[in-house]
Amino acid sequence: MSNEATAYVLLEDGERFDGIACGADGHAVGEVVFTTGMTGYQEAVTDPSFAGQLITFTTAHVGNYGVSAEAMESGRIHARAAIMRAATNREDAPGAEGGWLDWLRDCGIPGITDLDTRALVRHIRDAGAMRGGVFPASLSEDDARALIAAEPSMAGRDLAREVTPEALVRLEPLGEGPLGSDGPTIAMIDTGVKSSIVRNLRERGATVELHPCGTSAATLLAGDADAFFMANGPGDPAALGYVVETLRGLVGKKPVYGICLGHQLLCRAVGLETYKLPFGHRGSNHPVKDLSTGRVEITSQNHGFAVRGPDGGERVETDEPVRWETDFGAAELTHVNLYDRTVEGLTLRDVQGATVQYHPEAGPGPHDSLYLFDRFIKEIAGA
Ligand SMILES: NC(=O)CC[C@H](N)C(=O)O
Repeated sequence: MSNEATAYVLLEDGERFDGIACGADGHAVGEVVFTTGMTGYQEAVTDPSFAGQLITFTTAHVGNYGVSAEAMESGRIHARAAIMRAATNREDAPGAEGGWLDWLRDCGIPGITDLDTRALVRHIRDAGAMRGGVFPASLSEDDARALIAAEPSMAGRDLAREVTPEALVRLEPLGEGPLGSDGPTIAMIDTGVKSSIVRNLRERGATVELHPCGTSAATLLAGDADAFFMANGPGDPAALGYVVETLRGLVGKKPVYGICLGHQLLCRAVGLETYKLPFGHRGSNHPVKDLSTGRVEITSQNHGFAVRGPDGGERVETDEPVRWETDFGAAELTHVNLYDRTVEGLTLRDVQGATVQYHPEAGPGPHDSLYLFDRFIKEIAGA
């Protein structure tokens, strides 16, 4: 696009997009995905679920309101690069503690701007998310191709091990919830949880324990948790058989909830399968229908895999709540994505548990689904 291109995006199928280097020097390879969120660039790159991925922003401008400690979804950037139509380093926006491009550079994360992100996104939409990289113009395409080829593909990849804490972390409540000061203790299998999920639970009076993802069911059951919570996280849920096995030891013993990767793992634990979506759902504007009320929520999403129905189907063709038989009794399909009719939520009916594929914590995104945290906390108390 630009005459003086200083960087380029190369995809594994040979498609190339030229632009201007920004952020840190050097290259980055991984899965190239796109997000349609118009805000929340800092939350996106610090969301551990983006580990191993390069984020293409479809929004026209990134960086307009700077960066701040408050917007961190974890302790560091997990995305490998930022791919943008236009980017600014504005530092003087209200609440800004620094400029976006300075911050990317200081964190060692390469970026690229002034490329045709619409063409890139349309290509991914048609051909699927795939491996690729951001490279300085000085690096030959042959060398770039070799770097891409050396990168494992996302399917089959356990990235939870790379983002899970090394040891148990226990976090005290930050407020009072629907139960007043007598909140529950929630043990989370931390496959890469976002800070805003933990904060939403703590603000509602919960004590939250973050356990390394390899923790056994026996260890988790030996603690004083009132419920178990399955976090979001990067990689392929099908590669986390050891977490699924742990979950099979927890379901039915205490309430179990899951968000995103946690939803996928809990669904696998009750006998359902997951599969890779062609290009995933990432953004803050995905309509999801609650089948029991008919209400449509505009949700925040970030996932590349999804859950199949028990018949192996990828699309839910009904608008009525459906009952499915699982290894742990009946489950009700509660939520469906209105873009592609994929599974968005499940509630277990014979044991206590519920999951959603989308992100009720809205970090970033609309607040339509925040009520789910109140519901979780009340249900735990009633258990
Ligand atoms: N946000 C998440 O938890 C993502 C889950 C999983 N890694 C996926 O891409 O589908």
